[in-house]
Amino acid sequence: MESVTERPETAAQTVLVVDYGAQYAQLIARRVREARVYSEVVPHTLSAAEIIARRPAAVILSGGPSSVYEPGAPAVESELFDAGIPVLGICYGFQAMAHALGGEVARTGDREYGKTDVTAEGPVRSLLEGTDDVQTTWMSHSDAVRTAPAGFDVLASSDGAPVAAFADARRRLFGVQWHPEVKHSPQGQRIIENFLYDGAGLSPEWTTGNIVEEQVAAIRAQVGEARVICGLSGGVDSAVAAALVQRAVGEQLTCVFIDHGLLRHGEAEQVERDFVAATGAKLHVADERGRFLTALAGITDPEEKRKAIGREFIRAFEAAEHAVLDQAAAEGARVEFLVQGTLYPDVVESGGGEGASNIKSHHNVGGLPEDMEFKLVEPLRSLFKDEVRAVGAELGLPQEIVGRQPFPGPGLGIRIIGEVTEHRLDILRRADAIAREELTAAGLDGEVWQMPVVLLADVHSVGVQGDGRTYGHPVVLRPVSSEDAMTADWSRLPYDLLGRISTRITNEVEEINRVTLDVTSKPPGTIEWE
Ligand SMILES: Nc1ncnc2c1ncn2[C@@H]1O[C@H](COP(=O)(O)OP(=O)(O)OP(=O)(O)O)[C@@H](O)[C@H]1O
Ligand SMILES: O=c1[nH]c(=O)c2[nH+]cn([C@@H]3O[C@H](COP(=O)(O)O)[C@@H](O)[C@H]3O)c2[nH]1
Ligand SMILES: NC(=O)CC[C@H](N)C(=O)O
Ligand SMILES: [Mg+2]
Repeated sequence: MESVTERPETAAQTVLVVDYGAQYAQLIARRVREARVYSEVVPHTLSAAEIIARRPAAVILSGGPSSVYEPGAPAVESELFDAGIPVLGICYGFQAMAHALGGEVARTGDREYGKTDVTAEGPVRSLLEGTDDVQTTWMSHSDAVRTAPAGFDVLASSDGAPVAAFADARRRLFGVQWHPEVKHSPQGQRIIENFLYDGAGLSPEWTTGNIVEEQVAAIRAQVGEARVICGLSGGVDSAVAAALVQRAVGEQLTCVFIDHGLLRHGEAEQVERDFVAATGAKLHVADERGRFLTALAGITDPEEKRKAIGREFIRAFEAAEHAVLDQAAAEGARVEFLVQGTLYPDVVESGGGEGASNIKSHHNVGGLPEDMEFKLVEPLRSLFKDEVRAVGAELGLPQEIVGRQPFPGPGLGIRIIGEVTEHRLDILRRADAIAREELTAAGLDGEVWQMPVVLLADVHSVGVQGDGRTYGHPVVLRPVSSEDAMTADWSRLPYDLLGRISTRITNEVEEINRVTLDVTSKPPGTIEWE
């Protein structure tokens, strides 16, 4: 599938992060962007020649699960180190660099996982400039560099890593055993900046404004004169994607909002009101409630639901094509492109990251049908939510849109545990409206990332109401805090607020006689239950 995130090979000042199957490759790219240098992730299957041909301003080699001395482990060709490109190796990348340049890497038996102290060594600070002599880091390794290659200064060591960091300033090659990209390495960002600014001589010039310019240009190049529709949900991501496309090819774009019947109370009206007012974009609203309910009948498995919803979304966009074209009064024309507000976490959870496993098929990525004819335009595909919010603000979208809590495309369909029916949707919609109303009244909308209400539709429990026995459903409140939806913690909401929500739901929604609170972080839980 085509996507406009493919960037021109000559982009100035791009740092390429080579992914060796790391948990944190995108996090590295994101920290580099936080240092205001553009960065993106590429797979380790690219050869050194291909990497060099893309003319990166610097390269970062990520961590990964392999061991360099094992047969078949991904190696770095030493050619990369002779090209004059500054390189930083992290964890596996650090070990692979040492190995390629003649250093010694071995299983030391001293495994280090999690919080580890690292001590600066020798006279040269280099990467460690401005950090403490003994600093807390986050490690995750069982191999270690025993001897640095010739020409390198050893910068630091830890109990399990005799060479925990090294530098060859002349060739501009650097490495660290620990993970400077994670927040648990408090001085990590400084190390990344030392590499970028001092090691590689880059300057902090990139901003989210650059994303706007670059994506507008890329969208124009991709779309040409063709007609485009954008799936608009009322959420942040599609609003920002639509605003970018609107800026790029204005008149060729029509936004399509699908009312799939899995929406929350008042949502459809809100989209029409807020989005059109903010952007002036053309909007087509499609009432597709029947289609989705029919497709979901009898399905209880979460992945099956997601696939059915993903498929019906595309069928609904195809059905909307005619209405859109009629509106524009074009003859024989077709809509060639579909814009989606897909973000990086949607991609990686759907198993689309390099070597990443499938957690759940997001409807807009892993849930798409094979026979889809639209070409995709996904200008936000390599970004995280908070970056998207910054782009939205840059584009002048109002705070009510860019600050909005996320709501998943499959909507209430993945918050009913069991078969989705009209009646169950109605129950959940009423409970959800109460929870949202109380959260807003308590002034806590900005504090929580989102608060799904989940209906355990196949579960009943015994209750007593008005001196009589009830046999109703439980709902689960799932308030979470998060920075980017990749990890999350349960929100410690005030007890009296939780109490109010519970009382109101059980009083006002007859079918519900129990309200419970989900106190699981992510991992191990995910935010949504399905
Ligand atoms: N009801 C809908 N009608 C049309 N397109 C939709 C609808 N729901 C979701 N989409 C499409 O699927 C994409 C992914 O949905 P997702 O919920 O992740 O993003 P969002 O709704 O734009 O933002 P947020 O994550 O803040 O809710 C959207 O960006 C949009 O393109
Ligand atoms: O558009 C979407 N389509 C989907 O299929 C989907 N599944 C989860 N989500 C949202 O993604 C974030 C992470 O959710 P999980 O922790 O449940 O994976 C949370 O913000 C979820 O609400 C989805 N959004
Ligand atoms: N996190 C990593 O990159 C681990 C690298 C290597 N597999 C080790 O255990 O040392
Ligand atoms: Mg949404």
